[in-house]
Amino acid sequence: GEVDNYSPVTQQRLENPEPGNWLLYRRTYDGHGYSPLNQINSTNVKNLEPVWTFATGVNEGHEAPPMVNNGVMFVATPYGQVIALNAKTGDLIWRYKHTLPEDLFQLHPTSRGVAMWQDKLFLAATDDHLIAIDAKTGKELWNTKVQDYKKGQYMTLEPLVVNGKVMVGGSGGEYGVRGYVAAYDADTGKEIWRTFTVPEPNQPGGNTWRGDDWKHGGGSVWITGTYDPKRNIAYWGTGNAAPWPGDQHPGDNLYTTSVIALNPDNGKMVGYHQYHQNDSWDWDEIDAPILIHDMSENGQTIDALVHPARDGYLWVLKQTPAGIEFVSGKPFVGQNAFKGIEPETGRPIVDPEHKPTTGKDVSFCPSLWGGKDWPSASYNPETKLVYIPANNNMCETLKGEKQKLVVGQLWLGADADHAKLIPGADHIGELQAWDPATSKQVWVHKFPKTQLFASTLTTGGDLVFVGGTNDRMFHAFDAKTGDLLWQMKTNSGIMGMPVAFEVDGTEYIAVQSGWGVDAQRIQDMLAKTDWKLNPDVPQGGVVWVFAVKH
Ligand SMILES: O=C(O)c1cc(C(=O)O)c2c(n1)C(=O)C(=O)c1cc(C(=O)O)[nH]c1-2
Ligand SMILES: [Ca+2]
Repeated sequence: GEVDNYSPVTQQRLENPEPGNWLLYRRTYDGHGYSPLNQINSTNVKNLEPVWTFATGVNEGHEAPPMVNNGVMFVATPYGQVIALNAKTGDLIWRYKHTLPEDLFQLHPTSRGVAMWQDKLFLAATDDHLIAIDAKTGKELWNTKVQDYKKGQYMTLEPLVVNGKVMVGGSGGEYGVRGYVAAYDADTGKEIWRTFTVPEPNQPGGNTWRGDDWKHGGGSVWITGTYDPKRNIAYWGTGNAAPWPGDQHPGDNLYTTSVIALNPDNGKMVGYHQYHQNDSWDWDEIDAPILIHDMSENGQTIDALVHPARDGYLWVLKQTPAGIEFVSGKPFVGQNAFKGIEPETGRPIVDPEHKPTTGKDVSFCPSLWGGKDWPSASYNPETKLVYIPANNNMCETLKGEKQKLVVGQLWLGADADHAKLIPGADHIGELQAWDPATSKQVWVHKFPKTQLFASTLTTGGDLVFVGGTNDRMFHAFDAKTGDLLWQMKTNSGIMGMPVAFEVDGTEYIAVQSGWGVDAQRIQDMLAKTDWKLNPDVPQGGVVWVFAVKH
């Protein structure tokens, strides 16, 4: 089929999206994951019911937000598939399938969504091709090879579009790639610029690497950046240093495990902050900071960058004319790798007892999945709280070992991971609400015997939505109190990003249910603990759309 009367996505619409639409990864450039819609609210959410469902036909981790543009929904699934649906009825309009090469091994078989610009969609596929699709017909318009998948390069993120430039980053931190962000012309697919996250020896930051380590130092980029139109700055988070144990790549290793500020016109770096140096824990800090423009710090209004990190700290930074400055950092889960942080710079003071190294077993908390992995937190400008999908009580033992780098093969520099529960732990997953202005936790909901591995949505109806648990539930919480107001079991576990949208005056909530990737890897680990969980969380993707019955 074909979309009638498609509404082109302009820069003006991306900067000021209509309340009823979801045009960007986190709906707005500031990364809030917030919808102002309030028809579904804390009073009536108990009456939330499924309106329609749609089976995607594939397994593995369905992590993408259903994107919605004036009644048309676009869903990306694992294995290079994009589906266009009538957002009100669930009727299929068209289906696009990218053919993946047969010899492609997918360490993270997922897609975090399609980006939109004018009448095109953009898919960053796991074989490292960036593909433009006609939003009306589902026809492929151009297809650009970004990197060579045979070299361990792949893409999983939703691209970020600013003024007709389609920005992507590459995965491969576990293959010893050199990370980058690159921009493509939305019309032609031609590359405009590419900025590596790891500098060459003669570039700024190059002296934080030993010898040739920078050539395979990691710092991959695999979650959509945020963007500040006022400053014309895109903020990107960067991944782990490679291989995992820090003694195998001595130095601070800029700009791994950092936020970098790029000018989207030319890719020039205009600022950065490294959350932790010489990463040794696989603590990718790829989740881009949430931008809060009216936060108060000691009586002054600051442009805050808030990042609940994989290293287990809630970092608050600020944008100044000079670049990015540290404001505060506070652990939100049990964390034993940092003894504290330097108050001026925010530099963690690392405890060598809990820093993986070559040749010996080293334990550390949180586990390598971190206090919060890639699933995004959200920020509600009404409650002024940040909602963090956290994992607590889970630690790790790693033993570093020298491994020869073979291009295109896994290169961890360590034996397989052995995550463990803290003795006596009754839960891991925690939905936490934090006031970023005071760095205080306001409420926490603990989920017994499960991880929490999915992004949050918060709405003007005073609600927080999240899946992420191994019991297949989709949950709604009171954004102010943390009370669980509604939940429903779906077909599979939910790793998907929930969204809110409106068609013909009715508000809907949509999410993909489809378990896989690292939510499943944690489940396999939990099955071997005293909890003796069933490792088999059913797979198979389904798009769910809910509304309140009137
Ligand atoms: O270093 C990297 O390039 C890279 C990429 C990805 C990815 O692209 O999904 C993940 C990770 N690392 C990673 O460390 C990780 O825990 C992880 C979990 C998931 C997932 O989809 O659940 N992807 C990734
Ligand atoms: Ca990684």
